[in-house]
Amino acid sequence: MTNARQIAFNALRDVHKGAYADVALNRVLQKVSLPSHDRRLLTELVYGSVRRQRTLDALIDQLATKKYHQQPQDLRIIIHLGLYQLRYQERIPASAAVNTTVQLAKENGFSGLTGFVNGLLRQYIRLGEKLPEPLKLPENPVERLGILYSFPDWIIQVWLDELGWAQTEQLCEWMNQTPTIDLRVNPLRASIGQVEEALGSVGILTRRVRDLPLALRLIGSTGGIQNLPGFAEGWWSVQDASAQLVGYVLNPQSGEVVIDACAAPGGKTTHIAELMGDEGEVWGCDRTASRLRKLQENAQRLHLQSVRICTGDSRNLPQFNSRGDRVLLDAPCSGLGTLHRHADARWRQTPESVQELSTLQTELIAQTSKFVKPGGVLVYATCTLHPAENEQVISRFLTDHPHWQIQPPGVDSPLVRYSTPEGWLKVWPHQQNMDGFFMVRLRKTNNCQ
Ligand SMILES: C[S@@+](CC[C@H](N)C(=O)[O-])C[C@H]1O[C@@H](n2cnc3c(N)ncnc32)[C@H](O)[C@@H]1O
Repeated sequence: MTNARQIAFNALRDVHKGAYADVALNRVLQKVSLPSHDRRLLTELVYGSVRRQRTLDALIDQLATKKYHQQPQDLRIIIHLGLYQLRYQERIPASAAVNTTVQLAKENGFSGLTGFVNGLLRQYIRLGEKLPEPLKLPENPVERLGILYSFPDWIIQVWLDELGWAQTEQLCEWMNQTPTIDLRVNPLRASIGQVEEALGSVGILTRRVRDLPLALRLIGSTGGIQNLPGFAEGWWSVQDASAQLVGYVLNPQSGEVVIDACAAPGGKTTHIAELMGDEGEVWGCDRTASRLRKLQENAQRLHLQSVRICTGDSRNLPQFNSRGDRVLLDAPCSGLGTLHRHADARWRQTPESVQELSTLQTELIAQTSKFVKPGGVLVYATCTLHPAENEQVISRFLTDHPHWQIQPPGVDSPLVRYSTPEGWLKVWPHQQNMDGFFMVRLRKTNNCQ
């Protein structure tokens, strides 16, 4: 079976049964060999339909007599695929989108409903010819943005509280685009110029990234990333630009002991070891052994000797108390800064899961701050844009731990661009064109144990 739309339908069925979108997609991709344009179409259809689910359901509610949740699940998925192509895939002719969707309905148990599918899609096309926006939007402004950009209302509300209407809309738009890929060059194995040249030799265009001397952004599609020149040799790792900033905020020095308390799969641990010239001790701790194996593989590929592994819950690793010159807590979080990378994440997180994470983050920072020697540094980072997991965790920590204070970036540091008056750093994706991130550097005073 080599029909990209049928394969997308199969993957989406798994997603609607609870599978992660990337896992479901990889599973179907492994079973077939598709030409690269079909692979791209399949990926776009799966991630796009999941990401735009709320908008597509609102269209079903508008165009069909039965609401989306009254439709059979498989039929809902088929209509999503058709509407997604009509609304978001300008390169696909409308007739092709309709005919292939009707065919999907016929071949997947809905031969009696092909007229309904055809009629619904054609009605959408007709509306689009008459109106600039065929989708009917509600009066309530939060719901309006939620339906137009396909986000749950609670996420819209969190961003509105911080950004206001115009920027929330820009952020929603940004989060609906296909993510870019950034590389971090390993200066112990190659120079940035060598990596640019090696990638250029196979037709991959790159551009450098402001403030990050070892970052390259890939332009256009690349195929399997692990097949690109320099990967096997350990010349570079995949790491988003904003995640690379974290290493510079920590600023580890050769010969130090650094503890990365939530380390797997090791993007930041390996960056720390590279920044230290691979001299010193870099501990990668994590409670998930399978993810730590990835860290080990990455460290080996990058030829790093200074990385050591510790499996366990970082809330209970007293052997590290007062051992770290620097500690990184890259905390588990709701990932609201990376929603463009995980199509289904916006539907998985809830206000309740954010509260649970906030509790875990508060416990983690209280315990891992004990790993820091007097006078040492702790960097707290997350890839979320929710104040309950960021500003509130830090404010509470500082109230309860009077021997700690925020160390903002110096005025001549490039990091100052991301700094707020409170001294923490916040990357807003629609402003900086990189993943959303929160980081803060905290220093423990010298006269405490
Ligand atoms: C944001 S990810 C870390 C990403 C990693 N720093 C990187 O750059 O590749 C958070 C990690 O925290 C780990 N984790 C969650 N709770 C933990 C705990 N109580 N103790 C240790 N690790 C934990 C998860 O297994 C996950 O790997």
